[in-house]
Amino acid sequence: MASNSVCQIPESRIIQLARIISESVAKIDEALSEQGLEPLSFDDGAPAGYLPSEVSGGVRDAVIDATAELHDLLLEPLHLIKAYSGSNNSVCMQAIARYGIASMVPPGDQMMSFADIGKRTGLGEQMAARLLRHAMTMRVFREPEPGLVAHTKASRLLASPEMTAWMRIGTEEMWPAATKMLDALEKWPGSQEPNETAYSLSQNSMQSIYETIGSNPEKSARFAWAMAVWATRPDYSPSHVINGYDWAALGNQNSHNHLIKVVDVGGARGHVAAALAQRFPNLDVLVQDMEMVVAGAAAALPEQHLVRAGRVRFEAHDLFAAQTTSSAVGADVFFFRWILHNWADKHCVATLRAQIPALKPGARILVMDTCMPEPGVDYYLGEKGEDVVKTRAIPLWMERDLRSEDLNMGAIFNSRERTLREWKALFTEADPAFVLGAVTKPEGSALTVMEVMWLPSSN
Ligand SMILES: C[S@@+](CC[C@H](N)C(=O)[O-])C[C@H]1O[C@@H](n2cnc3c(N)ncnc32)[C@H](O)[C@@H]1O
Repeated sequence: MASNSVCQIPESRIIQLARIISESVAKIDEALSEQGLEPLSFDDGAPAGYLPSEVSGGVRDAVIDATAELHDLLLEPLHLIKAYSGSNNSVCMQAIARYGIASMVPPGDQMMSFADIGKRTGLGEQMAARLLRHAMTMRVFREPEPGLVAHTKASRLLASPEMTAWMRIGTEEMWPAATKMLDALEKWPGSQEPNETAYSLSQNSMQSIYETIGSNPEKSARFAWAMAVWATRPDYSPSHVINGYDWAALGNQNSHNHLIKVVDVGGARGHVAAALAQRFPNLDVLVQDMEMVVAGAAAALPEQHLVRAGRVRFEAHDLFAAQTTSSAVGADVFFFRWILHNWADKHCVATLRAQIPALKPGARILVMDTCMPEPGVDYYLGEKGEDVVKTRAIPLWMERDLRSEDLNMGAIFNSRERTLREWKALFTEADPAFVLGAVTKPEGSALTVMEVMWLPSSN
């Protein structure tokens, strides 16, 4: 009997990818023109900011992953391995950051010759050209006329002092540490100590990164600039602290007829505390950090009315010291934003236990930190407890970025980025009375909010 079914030839992977790219790019292009935004370009002067979420969203992620997969599929394995393991990428970026080449080259259509850059940097014309022409293959700088260098939007971004500092930290502190990672693992197998790290080995010292940087004013200043780059990233914005947790639901007063007391543990110079106190009149916030960090912070806080009203206060307090000061005892919330991922498990357990003397039943430890995806799977918008946390696929380019951060944490602190399961195990190890409650990853936030209740009677 003749069949009238048409034999379907399965679509090959490269055709599938080409279709994803074509359909998604059409949507991006349409969204850009609907919003009156400029077409995407590498040019200096082209918008270097983040694309609005209506444009970027999942469609942009689909294009980034599909183009990368197509690109990788078309390379022979040897070239694929070379493309991902090129240490020379870092050498070029190191030269640009160390000699401030991005701020030397004039903006716009103006140009500077390799000869002049070679002279100003001491690299000489030939080496300047070799380093920068390699950087140009990564879209950092361009050579519109032979021998002359002009900016792209990426090289232009590197011209700011913050970005130069950030790149110097990356290429002069993190990269040398990464090259020592295996040596450190062999020298100190299983160490959880912050002074037995790849970073310590790269510095030829037995100090932690905090000690090394703290004792070197130039490095301290550079780190402060570099941290400012993170602070400007929308995915690290304090707005996610405000939207990521129901602070208003804590009520207007605690059981002592006082405003709800929040201790911002490791709260630096109070930028998050001020945002919280400003937005929520039911809160007062005590910022705790190292002596040298909180010194002068109250006077320097832009929101002076909050300082005058006593709603943002500062206190020198060591993260690992028992939390017994009168101002922190009995507080309603102990907030750890972006703190614990810097520490190996045993130190996280120590700092969590150090809070116990100050905790009343029902007090909360609120941890806002990186939650590492399981391979290919991210968490989002969870409700009560781990079991109902929802998951969705994570784009590969984002997962790669997080896995790279995880290795950085290992190299410089002997710490790691933790999955939700690992976070839960950590809280239980600190004390079974720490019970993980709501888990929320605000849309657009790099950090997840984990609410941990202190429930001593539940055990
Ligand atoms: C990555 S920063 C996070 C700062 C802030 N919570 C935020 O979200 O922007 C880590 C903070 O931990 C503080 N810190 C490190 N070691 C500390 C210690 N032993 N005692 C108190 N604070 C410490 C640092 O000074 C720094 O402000």
